[in-house]
Amino acid sequence: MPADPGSHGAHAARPDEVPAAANAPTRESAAGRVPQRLAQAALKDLPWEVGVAKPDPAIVVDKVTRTFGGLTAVSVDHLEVQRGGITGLIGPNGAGKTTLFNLLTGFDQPNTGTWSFDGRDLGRLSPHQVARLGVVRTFQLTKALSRLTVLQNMLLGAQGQRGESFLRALVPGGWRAQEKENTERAMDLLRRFKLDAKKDDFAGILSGGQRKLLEMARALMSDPKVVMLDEPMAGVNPALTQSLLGHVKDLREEGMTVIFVEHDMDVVRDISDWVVVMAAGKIIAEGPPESISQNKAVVDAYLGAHHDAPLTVEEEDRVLAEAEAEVARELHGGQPGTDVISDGPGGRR
Ligand SMILES: Nc1ncnc2c1ncn2[C@@H]1O[C@H](COP(=O)(O)OP(=O)(O)OP(=O)(O)O)[C@@H](O)[C@H]1O
Repeated sequence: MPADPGSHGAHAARPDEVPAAANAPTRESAAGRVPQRLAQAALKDLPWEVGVAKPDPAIVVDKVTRTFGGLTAVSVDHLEVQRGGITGLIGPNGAGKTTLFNLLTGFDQPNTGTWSFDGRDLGRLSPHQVARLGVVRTFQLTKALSRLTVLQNMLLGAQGQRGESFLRALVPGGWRAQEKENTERAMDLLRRFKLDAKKDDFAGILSGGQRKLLEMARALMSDPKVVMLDEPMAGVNPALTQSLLGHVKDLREEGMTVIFVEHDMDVVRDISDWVVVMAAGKIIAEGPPESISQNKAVVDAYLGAHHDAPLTVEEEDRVLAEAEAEVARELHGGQPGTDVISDGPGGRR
């Protein structure tokens, strides 16, 4: 669903709203304030400026660029993500959101730039090294993963995120102990996300909402500190939307830093403490949710992205290249990191 920076939805966040965390008790901090209030208080007086310094940044991005051929997919000068808050990353199609996610989590490497988590440089680390430091992302359930059971998906999540190796499997007893621990953790998470009864079902037969729950549960297998959610509400029917939103808010209540990409502006308004807007690879606006719909650069970017004029030759080439990449991804089983069009320094082929 196309983002609509101008609409006002039924779930609009109230500044004083305390989330009814659906599946976990709301934890109070020492100061007696819930994490949502702490995050919002920390961000309250900041200027609504691109690149603005945050009081306690978990992630800091500096001069990160990523090009594909002649196209600059990401060109972020400076971005700080506040610890313990929920940051929404929005922007029209092709803005560079997914590419930025891939860069921050080690699934792609930039042409230039640095980024860090808790002051630690994440450049050149592999996805499982990044995950071991506590930064993980969700992936949409691909065709290949759909053919595995729900529990197998969870265990694969542990493997992919923690970087369990073949060598480890050869250590006598070590593998079995690890597998038992992983299975217990997987079942705990499946219970929390109400998917335990489905553990032996193929992931492919889950509803859209249940898939999203599984993607989130799988990302939590490595006990992360920063969770990056890729369109957590896409394809979810309204009955499950509130439950999913509750789960995202729970992550913040548990002290995690959440960054999510989402096209649905009602969802963005409901759960974000802060919103970052990208267009054509750059960050064009930052601020609390209420600041975004009035921002002229944001409105222009969305209107520009949805114009009906015929495509230019360059745009047509880009659309064709995207379609080809999509087909190639399908042929490679849809696994992350198998994109074929990639001429950057660390591009995966
Ligand atoms: N592997 C790749 N090879 C070539 N071009 C790519 C590749 N990955 C991304 N791009 C291009 O980079 C630009 C940014 O894409 P990206 O998927 O990051 O945007 P997005 O904001 O996530 O879009 P959407 O909301 O549609 O998912 C697009 O023009 C896309 O075609």
